[in-house]
Amino acid sequence: MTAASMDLDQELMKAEVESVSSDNTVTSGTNGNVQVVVRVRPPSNREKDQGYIKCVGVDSVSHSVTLNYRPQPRTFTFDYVADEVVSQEEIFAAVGKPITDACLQGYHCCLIAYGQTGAGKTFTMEGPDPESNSGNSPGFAAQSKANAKRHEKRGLIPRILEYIFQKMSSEKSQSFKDVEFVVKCSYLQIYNEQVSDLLDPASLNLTIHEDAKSGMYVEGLQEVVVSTAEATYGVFRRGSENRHVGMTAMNMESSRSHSVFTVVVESQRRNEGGVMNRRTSRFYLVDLAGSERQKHSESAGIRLKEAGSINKSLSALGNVIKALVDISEGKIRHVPYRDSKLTFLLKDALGGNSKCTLIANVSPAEKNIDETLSTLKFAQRAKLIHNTAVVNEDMFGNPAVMGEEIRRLRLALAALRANMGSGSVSEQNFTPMNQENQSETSRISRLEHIISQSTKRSLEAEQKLQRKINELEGTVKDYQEYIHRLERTLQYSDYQRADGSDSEDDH
Ligand SMILES: Nc1ncnc2c1ncn2[C@@H]1O[C@H](COP(=O)(O)OP(=O)(O)OP(=O)(O)O)[C@@H](O)[C@H]1O
Repeated sequence: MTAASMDLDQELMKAEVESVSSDNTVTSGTNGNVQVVVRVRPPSNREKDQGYIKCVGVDSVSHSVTLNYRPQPRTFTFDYVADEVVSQEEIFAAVGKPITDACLQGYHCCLIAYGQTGAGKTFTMEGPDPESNSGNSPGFAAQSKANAKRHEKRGLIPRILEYIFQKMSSEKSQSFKDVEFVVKCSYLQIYNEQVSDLLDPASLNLTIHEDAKSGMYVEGLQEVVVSTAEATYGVFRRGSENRHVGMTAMNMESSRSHSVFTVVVESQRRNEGGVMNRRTSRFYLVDLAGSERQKHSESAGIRLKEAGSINKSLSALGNVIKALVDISEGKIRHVPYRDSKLTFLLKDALGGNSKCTLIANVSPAEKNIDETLSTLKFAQRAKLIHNTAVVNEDMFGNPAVMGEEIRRLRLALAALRANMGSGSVSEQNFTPMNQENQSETSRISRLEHIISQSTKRSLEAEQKLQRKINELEGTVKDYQEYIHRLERTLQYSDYQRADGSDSEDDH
């Protein structure tokens, strides 16, 4: 092999590696839209027994899902798609990690599992069903082989909790950092349009309120202060045991309520200049009750009443999303948040001060094709919702220190802008094509392949650059907001000082 062809081989390999790594996470960063993920579960034994025909195809490169609908197949594109072989670990890395990072940065966050009953929402959020007799749950495994296997299958909630505490402990262990954390959690369910506290089953029919500063809250909901991931997961398991679970023909363990596990992370950091930052972020982890068709799930009696109330609140969710999409298209619309407890509680997450990721779970079986189409359409619409999340932060410190912090931030902002202008974030550093030895036919075809790869790379590099610019613009915006808040706090303390000295003069 010649040196030139070795270069080309390396070039090609680099292109392939880059195209994989640039595609695999759902950034909840500067893009304000709701991030939407679709996960297709493996066929169930019941589906296999009933003559399983696969009707969903996933293309992880183009992030698209194709439904073999007749007469015309339907293709939808999302922020991330996962087929039946994608592991819980991969889902966490692509979906859970970025949104948890945003929560740790001080943004309110919301992760919602949506989909037909039995489509895999609880599996995605929590993991496989806990073994009722043994009390084993997949979250924090014991030593046995069987438990290790279950541990591997633990879902997003236990992984997110592990990650939160891991990140906090690693920040605290950097001894030069003066930082304190407090973590609290609560757990509620909405069952037949009534909010109850899963950590205090006697607490029924609680009311949801809205506060101008802190957003939505549930009056009387118990909040537990926790200090380890294991303890937090223990609280979650305790609440899950109180959740309404019924049996329908579609799913042996069907969740009949919407559940919202909330983790609040409060942090207090003193920066080098002595300014104190206090951040509070709220992370909603939402496992919705499954939508269902009565014909398939054979609901009757109390199950039918539950199904009616589940479908009603999910259609209220659909209406809120529809109104928000209209607004994002410039129309003037009233958003009917108050039409259901679910939409009122999730008001901030949908169109407000929160980062939000929706995971749409679907079955791969043709038998469920209509529900899958309706889930994909719902998910497609949700992608258009635009949220405006800000870091929830207060600042304290003496005015001179804060003035110095503003000066430092202004300099950092100017440097950032200069950086963006100079294009120093560019990725366009690949070498031009070597077109030597074109006489050999195999060599030409190899070159053609490389050219096509390079074009692809160039496109990817451009997209990457654009993403980087978007990210930097987001950072600029964060800086501006931070400076603005500091200035307001400073003005307020100047005003208070002036006010204080005036009243002294009066006496
Ligand atoms: N990705 C997956 N891999 C393996 N098994 C899965 C997967 N997704 C779901 N399952 C299995 O499919 C069954 C139904 O899943 P799950 O209970 O999570 O559905 P659901 O959407 O929460 O249903 P419901 O709305 O009725 O509560 C469970 O037995 C679950 O373990």
